[in-house]
Amino acid sequence: MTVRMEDVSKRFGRQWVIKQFSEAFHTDTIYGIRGRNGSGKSTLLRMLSGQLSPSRGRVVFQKAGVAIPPDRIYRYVSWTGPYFEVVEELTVLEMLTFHFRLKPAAEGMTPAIILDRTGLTPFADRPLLDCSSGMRQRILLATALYAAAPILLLDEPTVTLDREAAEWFEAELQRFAVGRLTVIASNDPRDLKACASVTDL
Ligand SMILES: Nc1ncnc2c1ncn2[C@@H]1O[C@H](COP(=O)(O)OP(=O)(O)OP(=O)(O)O)[C@@H](O)[C@H]1O
Repeated sequence: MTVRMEDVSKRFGRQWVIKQFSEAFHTDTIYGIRGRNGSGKSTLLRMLSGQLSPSRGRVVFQKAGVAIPPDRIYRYVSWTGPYFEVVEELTVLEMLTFHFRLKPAAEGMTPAIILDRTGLTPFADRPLLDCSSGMRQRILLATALYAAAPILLLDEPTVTLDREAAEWFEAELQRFAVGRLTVIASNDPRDLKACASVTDL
C-alpha cells in the first residue's frame, strides 16, 4: 500500500490548518506526525483515513500500483484516537465482538484471544461505563491493532496508559505493524519511539 499526500492543504472556514503538505507513506513502515496542539495532526489522520478531503492538493491511495476509489478506502483502514466514542452500555467482550463483526480481525484473532492479549479477560463482562480510561484506551487500541486492515492510524496511542500498558502497546505494535502502513500522531516520545521517521507539522 502507498498513500501519497500531494501538496495537501486543509481549511476550516477561514483558518488554514495544514498548508502544502507532501509525503508518501508506505507499507512496513511506522511514521510519526508531531506538532503543537492544534497544528493539524488529527486532521491529517482524518485525511489519511479517507474521511476528510483536502481543500487543495490530493491524497492518493494505491494498492500494488492500482488506485483505490475514495468510497472504498475505509475497508483498508483501522484507526483509533482517544476521542473515539464507545457504546458505554456494552461490556468489554460485547464491544470487541460487535466491532470485529463489522471489521474483520487479523487471522486467528478471536474476541477471546484479543481479550487475553490485551490483559482484559478478567474484565470481559464489565460494561465500558465502568472501565477506567486506561482500560478503554487499551480496548480502542485493540480494535485498531488486531484488525485485518493494511493501514493503521493511531492518534496519541499511549495517552492515559500506565507504564505497563504502554509497554504492552509497544510490544503489540512491533508485532502488528508488520506488513502494514502505520502512522502515529502524537507529541509523546513514548508514542513515537518505534517510528522510522517523524514529521513535524
Ligand atoms: N471540523 C472542524 N471544523 C472546524 N475546525 C476544525 C475542525 N476540525 C479541526 N478543526 C480545527 O483545526 C485545528 C487543528 O485541529 P487538530 O485536531 O487536527 O489538531 P491537533 O494537532 O490534532 O491538536 P491536539 O494536539 O490538540 O490534538 C484546530 O484549530 C481545530 O480547532
